Amino acid sequence: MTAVLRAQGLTKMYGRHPGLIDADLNIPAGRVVGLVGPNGAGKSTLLGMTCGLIEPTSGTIEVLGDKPAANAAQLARVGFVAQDTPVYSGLTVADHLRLGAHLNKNWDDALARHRVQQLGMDPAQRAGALSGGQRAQLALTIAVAKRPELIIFDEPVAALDPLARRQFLQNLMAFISESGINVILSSHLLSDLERVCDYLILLAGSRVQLAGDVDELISTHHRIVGPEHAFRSLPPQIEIIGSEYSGQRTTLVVRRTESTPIPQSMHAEHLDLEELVLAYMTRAANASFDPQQGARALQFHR
Ligand SMILES: Nc1ncnc2c1ncn2[C@@H]1O[C@H](COP(=O)(O)OP(=O)(O)OP(=O)(O)O)[C@@H](O)[C@H]1O
Repeated sequence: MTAVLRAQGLTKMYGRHPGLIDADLNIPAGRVVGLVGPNGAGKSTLLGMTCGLIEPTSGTIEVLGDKPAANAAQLARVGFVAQDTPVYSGLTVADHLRLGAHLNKNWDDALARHRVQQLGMDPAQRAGALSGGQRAQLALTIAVAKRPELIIFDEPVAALDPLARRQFLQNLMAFISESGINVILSSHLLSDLERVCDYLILLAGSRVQLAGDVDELISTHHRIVGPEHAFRSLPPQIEIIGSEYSGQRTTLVVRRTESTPIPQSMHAEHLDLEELVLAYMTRAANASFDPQQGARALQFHR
């Protein structure tokens, strides 16, 4: 099956400033992908390259088996909802649907009208007078009515209150389960992503720190707690992602290959997605602050 996104050595430099460095990705079809990372990590840069708005400096990227925005057919296969869910404030809801129909060959007018009705939006209402939640729903409606194979959202829920956010995500999930569409969604709200996504990409410091199926990431990462000396004999297939000390106790966050069990003498527990992401973000932040210290912190136990 064609990968949704395949990248090799993908790099974007803004002058001398890195946007994304040397990203290797291979995302299988049928996933709802969560893209996370701190401010300035490179999320919008990666999404911009995925939909062809940003040209890579070097490396390769394929989306649904083709170069992003290679031609009109490829453009129609990908829907993009940029940050702050852009709509035209002077146009009515109905105008937006007419414009969508005019610009998109595969436009599904029945779907668009049904969604507007279901959401209780007045077609004669100007978009500028809609609430933030309604504007986000309108942008989602336009994106799905294009009938793309992949929809990309850059922080779609950032400006929404908790209730509007929940409604937006419920709505999105319902559409995904009906249509089986591929989705890439960036957000700072890890609890939202945990509910929605089954694949995770974590960027920090312009680099991919972690990418994979959420179930597999959860099953291969553990928190182990004990006295420091107990960890000196950890097998090398167990990678230390982070460490914390309090009194005589050491807490490690570790990743193991699927075939390497945690030694039975050690008590290990699983992390939730938020804890896992925070461990990698902390590691990246420590390493960028002082690479020498980052490396030392991870190796002192061995
Ligand atoms: N047009 C630009 N010119 C120069 N530097 C840029 C430009 N766009 C992004 N950058 C830089 O590239 C890096 C990655 O930015 P990007 O917007 O992709 O990060 P992000 O993860 O989306 O951040 P945020 O969560 O704040 O939206 C940042 O250091 C940013 O300052």
